[in-house]
Amino acid sequence: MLTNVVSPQPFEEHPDSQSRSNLRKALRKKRRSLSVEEQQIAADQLALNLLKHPDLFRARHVAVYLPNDGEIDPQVYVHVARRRGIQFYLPVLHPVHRGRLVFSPFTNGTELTANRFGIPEPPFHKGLERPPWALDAVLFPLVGFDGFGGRLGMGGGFYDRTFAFTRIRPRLAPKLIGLAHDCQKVLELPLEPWDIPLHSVVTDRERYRMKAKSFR
Ligand SMILES: Nc1nc2c(c(=O)[nH]1)N(C=O)[C@@H](CNc1ccc(C(=O)N[C@@H](CCC(=O)O)C(=O)O)cc1)CN2
Ligand SMILES: Nc1ncnc2c1ncn2[C@@H]1O[C@H](COP(=O)(O)OP(=O)(O)OP(=O)(O)O)[C@@H](O)[C@H]1O
Repeated sequence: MLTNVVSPQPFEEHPDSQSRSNLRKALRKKRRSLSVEEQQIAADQLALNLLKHPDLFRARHVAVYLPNDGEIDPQVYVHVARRRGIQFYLPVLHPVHRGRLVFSPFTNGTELTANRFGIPEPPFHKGLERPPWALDAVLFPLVGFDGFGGRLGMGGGFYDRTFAFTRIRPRLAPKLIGLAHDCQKVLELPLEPWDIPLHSVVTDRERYRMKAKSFR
């Protein structure tokens, strides 16, 4: 049973971009309203849930993000998982292909500078980045999600463009795992033609495995 107060219009065929952007605003506000203490507890719980995640048991190369705008913080998990041998990567705005991301190594010593959105990112060094298809798993920052793989991001389409190849080469696809506060779950998100569905979503409360839409 979903208890969310924020829900999109569930059965619209062609949702207008207004409803998407209103929903984005409401969900961003909700996650920003969490206190520092609530964020810390959420980060600890998230770490426990990620450490139990079967899709990450054998993963060696995993993309993550640094939290912004109230996003759930994956750094507690990163800290523990590094000791288990996982190598992490951070998204960097592609310097040439606007609207795409590259993934640069993220170690304890990585120097970070704020990108144009104010989010810290590693420098772009051609040759050092890991191609998206060579990642074992990608931890996506989510603004909202539903139980069918639907995802709402910050609205730039960065992740959708970067992982569009998974549509034509599904066997090359890393495990796509969304991270969010549990309160960011909505009943159903309108699916846009370019949306890349997630395999699972992990929150401070649950691990959700996505159901196929056709089985509803
Ligand atoms: N932590 C984190 N890192 C990430 C993302 C993310 O969602 N979260 N991204 C996921 O794509 C990429 C950056 N995409 C972003 C897209 C829009 C905004 C944003 O704040 N937009 C503002 C307007 C900012 C401006 O133009 O100055 C807004 O909508 O209010 C931020 C990041 C790469 N790194
Ligand atoms: N594969 C793609 N090629 C070209 N444009 C794309 C592609 N994927 C998404 N877009 C564009 O990106 C814009 C934003 O998409 P959307 O609102 O779904 O962003 P989002 O999923 O919230 O953001 P993000 O992927 O950065 O988390 C849309 O206008 C869409 O046209």
